[in-house]
Amino acid sequence: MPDVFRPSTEAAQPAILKHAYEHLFKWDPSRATAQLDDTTMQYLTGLAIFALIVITILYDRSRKLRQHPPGPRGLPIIGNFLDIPAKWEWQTYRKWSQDYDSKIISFKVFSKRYIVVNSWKTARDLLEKRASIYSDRYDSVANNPTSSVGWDRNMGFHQYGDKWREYKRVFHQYFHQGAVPRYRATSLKHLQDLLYLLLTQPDGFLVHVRAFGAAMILDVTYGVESSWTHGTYSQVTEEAVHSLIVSANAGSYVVDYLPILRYLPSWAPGARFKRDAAQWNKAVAAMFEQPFNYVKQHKADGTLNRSSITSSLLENLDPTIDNSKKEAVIRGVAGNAHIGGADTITSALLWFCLAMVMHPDIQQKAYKEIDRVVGSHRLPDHSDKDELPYITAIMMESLSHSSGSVGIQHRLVVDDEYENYHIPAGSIVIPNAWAILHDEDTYHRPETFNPSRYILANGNLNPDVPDPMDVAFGFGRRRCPGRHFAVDQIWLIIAQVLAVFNIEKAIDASGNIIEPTEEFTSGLASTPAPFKACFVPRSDRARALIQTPSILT
Ligand code: HEM
Repeated sequence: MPDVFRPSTEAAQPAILKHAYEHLFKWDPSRATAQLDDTTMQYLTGLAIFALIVITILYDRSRKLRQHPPGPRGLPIIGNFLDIPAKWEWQTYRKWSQDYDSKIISFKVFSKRYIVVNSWKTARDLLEKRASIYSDRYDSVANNPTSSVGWDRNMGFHQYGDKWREYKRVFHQYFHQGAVPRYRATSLKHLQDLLYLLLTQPDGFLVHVRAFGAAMILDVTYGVESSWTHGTYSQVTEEAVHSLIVSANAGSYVVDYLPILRYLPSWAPGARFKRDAAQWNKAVAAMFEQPFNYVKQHKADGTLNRSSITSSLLENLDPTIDNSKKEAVIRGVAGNAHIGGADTITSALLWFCLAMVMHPDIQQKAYKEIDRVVGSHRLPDHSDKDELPYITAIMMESLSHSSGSVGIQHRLVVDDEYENYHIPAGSIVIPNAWAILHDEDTYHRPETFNPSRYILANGNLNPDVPDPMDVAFGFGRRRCPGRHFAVDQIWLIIAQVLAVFNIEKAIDASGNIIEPTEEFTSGLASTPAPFKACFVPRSDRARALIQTPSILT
């Protein structure tokens, strides 16, 4: 006991201290010096050690709290601007996650903080359990009205607020799970066209699959004919989609990181986004307006002969009042369904085709299941779904492989803490769907296309294997509202194509097998690089099931 803790004399101490000493040191004033007994010493030592531990933990926590999730060190001012790859960024994000041994990583570009979520658990913890603060969208060239590309019409980019809620409500009316069977007759008709084209013009299968995706969604949304997928409107759509891919991709333009550049005149260096926007704006507007005006005009003339989501929404309007605001919502919702559905469904189907080309053994298993359940006298339909789990597993794996993209980014609206890290308000949160679906802790050899991973020994779907659809369609309140429709379509196409075709590698003029490259594109929906395939009818019976199309109308 150092002397400094020991009272010198009784008289020298104020009364209150004397009282404390009596308790702490069991000081007996009758004795000349205070003595501590051994037990008290032990207590004090224990207390000191405990206090030290608490202080260390609190200090460490507060230090961590001031820290963002780990990530690559950036340069002054520009931060990690030079580190972000222009393409396939999801692979770089996963590598950083491995390098920093953390499923949540972060980096900064100029003043913007990016958080990348590379695990299922973190995505759920943040984007679902804390959805009320993680459901906003960031302002990009695509959706900012000052850059005027025109994608602010797309609810996928709307801020989390009343406008988004109104779009979502209307969308839900037409695409909730119970509504989806309404569209099956339309998709069966287009599927009949697709099967016929694959039989008669197999070389053009990439074009046919794309046209099918677009024709089916255009029919459901506007009731327009398949001819809209060729010619002028398809060019308009192509240009609009291109503008979306470029302008919505964070990193395409410096203005995404330095919003002040928005105020530059369009001729100035650094204002390329304005010049590009001026060029794209017309295509984006036409994509939303042309089919909408077509329906509106024909409805007014009394010449509308096909019903659709747009016609049904227009019917609910009161013709005696100004409907311009409501029409803007209808135009937006219909355009969203078109843009949301066409490329994504096509991408999953192309992954399916590529996987079948590469894995004849998977096709054999699928044939066995279809032949056992459906037979060869008819095509499978949705009523067979419960009995065709292997087909469902092929669909799940196709969706998993098409989720290369990092989806649409979420934005955090208030400061948050996660696992002792600080995530500042305004952070852009990137759910890395590809990393989550290629996590070896979740799936064995995730890069291999293997539908059997979802199947139990008794042939049923294994409920214990995480369903990739829980990731492929995004998270929380911004989760894809078209997912039920998408799944309904993709499943049916896979089932019917496999019921009638053997999908094989193509042969060149010299008789050599053409090996697909297995490369894929980068973008909002990742698609295999163009490849060749042969669609060979499985049998004469299968050929007979492919009817002459309803018209290719
Ligand atoms: C294979 C097909 C599809 C895939 C993989 C897919 C995937 C996604 C993803 C990842 C998101 C972002 C979710 C998030 O922010 O967390 C999304 C949003 C959206 N999708 Fe899909 N989608 C598909 C089909 C469709 C279809 C068929 C439609 C329309 C009928 C559609 C309409 C939308 C809309 C409107 C949004 C924006 C939702 C919002 O921001 O609130 N999608 N989709």
